[in-house]
Amino acid sequence: MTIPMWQCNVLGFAVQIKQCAFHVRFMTEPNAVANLLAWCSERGFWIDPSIQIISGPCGVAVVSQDSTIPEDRILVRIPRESVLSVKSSPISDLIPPHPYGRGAQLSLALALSVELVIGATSPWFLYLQSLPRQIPGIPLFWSRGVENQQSFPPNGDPFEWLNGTEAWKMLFDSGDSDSSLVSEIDEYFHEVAEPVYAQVFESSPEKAPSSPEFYHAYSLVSSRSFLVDSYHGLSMVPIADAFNHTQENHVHLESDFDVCPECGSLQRCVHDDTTEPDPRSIVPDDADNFYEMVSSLPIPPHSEVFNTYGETLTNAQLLVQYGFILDGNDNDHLTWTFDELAQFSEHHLLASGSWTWDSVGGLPEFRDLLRSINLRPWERISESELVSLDRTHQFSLNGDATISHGLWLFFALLLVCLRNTSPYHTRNLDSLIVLLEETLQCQLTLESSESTNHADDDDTLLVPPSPGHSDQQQRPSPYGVILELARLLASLCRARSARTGRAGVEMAELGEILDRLPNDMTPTKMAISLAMTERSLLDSCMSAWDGFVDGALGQA
Ligand SMILES: C[S@@+](CC[C@H](N)C(=O)[O-])C[C@H]1O[C@@H](n2cnc3c(N)ncnc32)[C@H](O)[C@@H]1O
Repeated sequence: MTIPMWQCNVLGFAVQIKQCAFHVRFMTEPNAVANLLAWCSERGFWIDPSIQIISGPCGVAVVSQDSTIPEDRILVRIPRESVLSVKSSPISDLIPPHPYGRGAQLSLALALSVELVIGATSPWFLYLQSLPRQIPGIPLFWSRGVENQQSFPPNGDPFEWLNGTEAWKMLFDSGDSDSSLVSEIDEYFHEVAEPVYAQVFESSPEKAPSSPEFYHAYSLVSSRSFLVDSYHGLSMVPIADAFNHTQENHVHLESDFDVCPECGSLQRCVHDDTTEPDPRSIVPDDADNFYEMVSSLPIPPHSEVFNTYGETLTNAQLLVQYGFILDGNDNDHLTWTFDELAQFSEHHLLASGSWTWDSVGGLPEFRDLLRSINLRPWERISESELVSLDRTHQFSLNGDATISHGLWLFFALLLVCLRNTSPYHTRNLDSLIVLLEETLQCQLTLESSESTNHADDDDTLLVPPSPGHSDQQQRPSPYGVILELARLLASLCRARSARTGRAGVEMAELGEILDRLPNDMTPTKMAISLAMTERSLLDSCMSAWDGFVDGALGQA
C-alpha cells in the first residue's frame, strides 16, 4: 500500500506530510490556528521559530522550517497554568478526582465538556476552538451521534468487520467484568456528570452538555490528553497536542512529575512535612513554570515534526484510543486470555475423548501450575522458528506469526498432564518440567530435521515408547504430545480467523471490498484493514503448524 502524501506550503516551501494509512479527515480552519497562536502568545507560550503549527489533513500538524533542528532543542514552552485539568477547572470542587486510568479520563472529560459548552466565557475558548468539532473517529462512538445509524450502505458497517479483532476485544470485552467501555462511559455520564451539570447549570439547564457532547469531550480526552505531573495529572495541553504520531518520534514532552500534589509547587511549600528532608529545591527557577517539548533527534527541514503516543502501540490500540491506524505496524499482535484458551480446549479436547478439568487436577490448579511453570527460564524455546520468548504478552501471536512461549506452554502442559496416566507425574512440578523439556526438545529436533530433510539416527525422542517398560507406558510420548499440540494450535488460529471480520468472507474478497469502498468510508476501511492484518497473521501461523505436522509425519 502506498503512503499518501499531503502537501502544504510553508513560507513558500512545499512540505510533504506523510499520512497514516487511514484516519478520519477533518480540516482545522486556518483562522482557528491563527486564533490559537494569538491565545498562546497572550498566555506566555514560547514556540521556537524553527517550527510552525499549520492546518493539516487531519487537524493541526507541526512542520519544520528551512533548517535542520538539532537534537535536544527546546521547541515549545508551555506555561503550567495554561493546561486544562480537573485541578485547573473552575468546577474542580465538584469533580471526583481520579489519579489515572479510565477514571481520570472521565473526570477530565467532565471538566472539558463544561468548558466546551460555555463558549467564549471559557478561559480556554480559542484553544478549544482549534480542536475537532465532530466526535473524533474513535470506534467507541462510530455509530453514536450519527443520525440513521442503522442505514449503513452495503459493506459499510464498520463493526461487522471489526468483529473478533483485538480492537473489538478492547471495546467490548472488559475482562472478567460484565460492563463494556461504552456502558462504563454511559454510567459515568448518568451517575456523576449529570448531577454535576445540574449544579453548574442550575439557572440555565438547557445549556448542560448532552450525552453526545460528553462523548465528544471524552473522545478529545482519549485522543489528545497527557499525564503531566502529580498536581494536574491527566490534562489537555495546548500545542503539545498539535503533534501527530509516529513510532520513531522527533519530540517528547518534558515535565517534572514530582510537584506538590496540593498546590503544584516545584519548590518547598506550606504543604510539605517540615520534619522530612525535602527533595524539592527552595530556589525558584523560571523554567519550573513550563512544560517543554524537546527534540529527541535531528529533524530535517521542511518536514512534519512528530511525537509518539507510545512506541509499542499496536494498530488496534491506535484505532481504539486515537481513531487512526498506521500503514503497517510492527507492534501488531493478537492475544488470548486464559479463559478463552480454557474454553477452546474444552471444546476441542472434549470432542475427541472424555475428560474434565478434574483430569488435570482442576481448572484453578491448572492455572496456578501454568503460572509457576511459565516463570521458569524457557530461553531454549527461542531456538524454535515457530515459538518466541515473550514475557509481555503471555498468550499471543506476534507480527512474525510466531506464538509466545506462554501459549505453547499452555497446550504442552495440558497435553502432558492429560496423556500422563501416572497420578504422581501430574502433581509433581519437577517431573512435569522434565516432560515439557522433552517435548520442547522433540519439537526442536523435528524442526531442524524438517529443515535439513532427514532425521538424525539418535533422535530417540521421535520414537514412540517401547511397550515393555512400565514407567514409559505411563509417560506421554513427546512425539505424540507435539503432534497434538501442533494440530491444536493450527485449529486455534483457524477458529479465530473464521470469526474475524464478517463471517464467510474470504481473505481475497476482503481486499477487493476494501479497494471498492469510497474514500470517505474511513471507519469501515480501518476495520477491514485491521481484520485483514489479523487474519493474515492467523493464516500464516496456521499454515506453519499444519506444515510442521506434515513434516513430522513424514519423519516418523
Ligand atoms: C493529539 S492530536 C494530534 C494533532 C491533530 N492532528 C490535531 O488535529 O490537533 C491526535 C489526533 O491526530 C490525528 N493523528 C495523529 N497522528 C496521526 C497520524 N499519524 N495519522 C493520522 N492521523 C493522526 C488523529 O485524529 C488523532 O486522534
